[in-house]
Amino acid sequence: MKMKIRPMIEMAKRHPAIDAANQTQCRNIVIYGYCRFQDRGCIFNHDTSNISPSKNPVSPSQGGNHIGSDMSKRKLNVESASFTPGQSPSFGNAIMASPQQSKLNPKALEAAVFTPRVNTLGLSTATPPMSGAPMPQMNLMDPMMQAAGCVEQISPWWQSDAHIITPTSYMQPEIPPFPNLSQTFDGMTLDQTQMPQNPYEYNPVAPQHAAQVNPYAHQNNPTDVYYGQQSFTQPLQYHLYAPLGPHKQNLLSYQRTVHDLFLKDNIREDLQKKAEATLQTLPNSTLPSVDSYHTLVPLDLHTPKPQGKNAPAPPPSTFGYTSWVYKAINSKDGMPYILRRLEGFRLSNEKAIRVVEHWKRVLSANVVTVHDAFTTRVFGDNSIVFVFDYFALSQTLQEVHFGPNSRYQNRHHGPHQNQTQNANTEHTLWSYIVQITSALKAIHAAGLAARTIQPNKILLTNRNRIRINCCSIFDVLHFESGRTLLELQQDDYIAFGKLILSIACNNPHAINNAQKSMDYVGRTFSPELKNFLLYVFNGPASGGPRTMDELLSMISFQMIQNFDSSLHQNDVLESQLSRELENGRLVRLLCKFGFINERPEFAHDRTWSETGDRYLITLFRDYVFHQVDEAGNPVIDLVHVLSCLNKLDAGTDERIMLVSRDEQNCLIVSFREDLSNPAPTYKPKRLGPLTPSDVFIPRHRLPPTPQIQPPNPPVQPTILHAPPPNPHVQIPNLGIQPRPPPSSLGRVPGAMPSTLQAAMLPQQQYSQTPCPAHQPQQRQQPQFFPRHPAYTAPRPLPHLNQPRPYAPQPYGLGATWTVIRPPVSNAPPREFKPIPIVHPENRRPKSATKAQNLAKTGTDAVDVLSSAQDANGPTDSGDNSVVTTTTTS
Ligand SMILES: Nc1ncnc2c1ncn2[C@@H]1O[C@H](COP(=O)(O)OP(=O)(O)OP(=O)(O)O)[C@@H](O)[C@H]1O
Repeated sequence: MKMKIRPMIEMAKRHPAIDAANQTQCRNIVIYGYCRFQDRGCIFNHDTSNISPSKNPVSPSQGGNHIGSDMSKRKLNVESASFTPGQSPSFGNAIMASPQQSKLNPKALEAAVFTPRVNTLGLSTATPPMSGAPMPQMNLMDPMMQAAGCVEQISPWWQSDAHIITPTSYMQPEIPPFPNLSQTFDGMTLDQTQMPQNPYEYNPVAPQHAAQVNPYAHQNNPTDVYYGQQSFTQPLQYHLYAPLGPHKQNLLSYQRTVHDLFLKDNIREDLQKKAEATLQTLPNSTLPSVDSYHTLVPLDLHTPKPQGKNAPAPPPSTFGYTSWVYKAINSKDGMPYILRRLEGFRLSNEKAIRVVEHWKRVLSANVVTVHDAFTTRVFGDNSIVFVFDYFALSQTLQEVHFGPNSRYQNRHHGPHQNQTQNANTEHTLWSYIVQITSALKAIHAAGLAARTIQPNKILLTNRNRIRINCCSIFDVLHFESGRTLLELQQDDYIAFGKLILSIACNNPHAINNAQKSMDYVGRTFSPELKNFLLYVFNGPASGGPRTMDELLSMISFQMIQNFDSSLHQNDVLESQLSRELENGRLVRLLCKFGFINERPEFAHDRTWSETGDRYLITLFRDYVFHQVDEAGNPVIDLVHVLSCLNKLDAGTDERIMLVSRDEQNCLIVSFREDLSNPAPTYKPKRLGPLTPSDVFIPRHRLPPTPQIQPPNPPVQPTILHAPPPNPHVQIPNLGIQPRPPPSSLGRVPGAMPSTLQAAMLPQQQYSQTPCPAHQPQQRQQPQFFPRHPAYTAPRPLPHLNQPRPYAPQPYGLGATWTVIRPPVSNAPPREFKPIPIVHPENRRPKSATKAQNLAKTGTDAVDVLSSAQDANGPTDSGDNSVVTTTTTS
């Protein structure tokens, strides 16, 4: 503002027409009755004595005596007349009626009356339903205003202190801006992002207007499919599964199969086989390492190769030399590659091998990329080795279509053969044609020729997915053959036709009787296929060489169909991929469970026992995996497991109830606050970031003196002793599976007692008084359920019998891990009663009667010890597991 006023004053001093301007009535006086720039450099006349009250746009009811110096400073107030656009005196009309009009610029008199358009939001410019001064519309783009000098030198009121002219009685609330609402003024478009709305045009209090507000109006980009999402963003629920298509159609809407949650078995099996083949090694191999490639495994085992010096010479391969194909691992990047060795080749021209550099630039999904070529003597002869990409378990088209195990072998030739087989064959043929055409286009565009379009040099790496193999080899071998590129490329077309003809006729020698084979193709397949073959064999009817553009236009329809199939395949694979989306996270969680649960050696450790946070994880494990139904049978609900694990990983606010194994304590815990924090000494916040190194650190990474101080005292979960259930209380459904009453439960881990329903009420409704069920006289004797006949007790782990409280144990491949214990604080330990976990085979009942009962029921040692405690009273805390283990040993 100051930047604009100062030049105005300076201009006024030196402007020759300053006197004339002093005679001109300031329009702010005319319009508003005052000018807030009067004392700040406005050069126009601010004398209000010559303005008739009746001509003043302010309500006549206010009287002319209000329009004096007093009123000129007065803001609009509640007594002002309401503003109605249709009837209110517009700015132009006011000027026309003013006796000062002769002092105004003539252009101002001709200015059009500005009537704002009704904007696209439906926010009309109608008078707001409030009392206030009439608010004339002011067009700052009006040339009249500009000529009067008000616009250029004085910032518009809405860009400076908008509140100055706000009626005192009208507390203007925060008005959201409505950007990008353009209005056209005399051919000019105003972007209202720079020009906020006139607050008098719209009453934000009016409900009908509020309903018309478009929150997405500021995002008018039609190409932005995510428009408006910023306004209503919700926190992402990472524990929820979103089903991605394609979906099965034959299931009811609520039905899901387990396979819907995971990768398809055939894809998994295929990938696993390929991984296995990639990692395959040859035991007792005598093959040397070549350059940086080691662990060579020969792949061309079908072709007999000479063994020994006196063996007969093998039939020459495609390249005229005895060829060997090895899978090898490159020590530089650890990736598998194919080494194709041509035995007995002597390189005569160094330039020949540099052709491979040109082939490295050919990027096509249908060409096996060549990486390198070099000569070597490590095999005891002069050999040249070409390095290609390795595609595990790929087969050549020769093996697929003409090999002894080919599934095409049983197809009969002739007009009476299966129509379905013909259709499938033609579909396959067009897929090959499109892919080879795509490869040839890339190769020819690079100024090269494939020269290896033949069944034994085209790899099938997936279903109907082919790649031209061994490119560049002929270019090196026949570097100085003297043939032109055009000839070689034309040969590619003919080889292409031969390949398709032989596969169509299911005969590798079909080309030997070309006419008969073409007749067969004409009878069996579509005319388009025959036309394609005629083109690649004979060239265009007009003569001249075959061109890729003509070929592409000829097969364009089939290309579109193949492209569509490819997109469908992409969708399927993406859908399959999404099913594995959560698995990595869930496996990580399960690993953490494995690290924490069932560690009897930590039974005396406060942080690992019943009073430690890790105890929650043990109970949560029971909650997730050891659910039981009313009859005490295990509930195997995979959705429940996945849902719980996802909620834990996402750290949701949801609360669940965990029940101790002796059913004496109920713990209401939240995924975020309690369960996600099993080791507060190390990670005060959540389980999520907990890594194995939080619990175990490899020995070689151990600091010399681990001094880990807990940042905060461990937060213990609130243990609530639930009062007896109130039958009049409505039980909210928290999504927890209903549990059987304790009378039918017995000592099933994770089972929920009868106090569950009451405990599911909000936390503050409970007193922290001891649970009535906790009283010894009310404790029930456990009931045992017989084991399933198929249950076989696991064998004891050997280390459980050894006194190794914190001895290092080997984990993984030879790594030595050591447990890092948190420092023990000086505070007196809280009283706790660890649950003895003793393996069934290690237990030793204290009486023969119990041993007999044990033999009958087959319950585990936990049950036995608990029953012993029930009968004999609580044993010395902390000794249970040790005593039992020692007795066994
Ligand atoms: N890049 C590759 N990735 C994976 N496997 C390959 C690759 N190249 C070839 N193979 C495999 O190697 C085996 C032999 O291929 P090769 O090209 O030598 O066939 P061939 O009939 O022996 O040819 P040649 O007459 O030249 O010896 C085939 O089973 C093929 O699947």
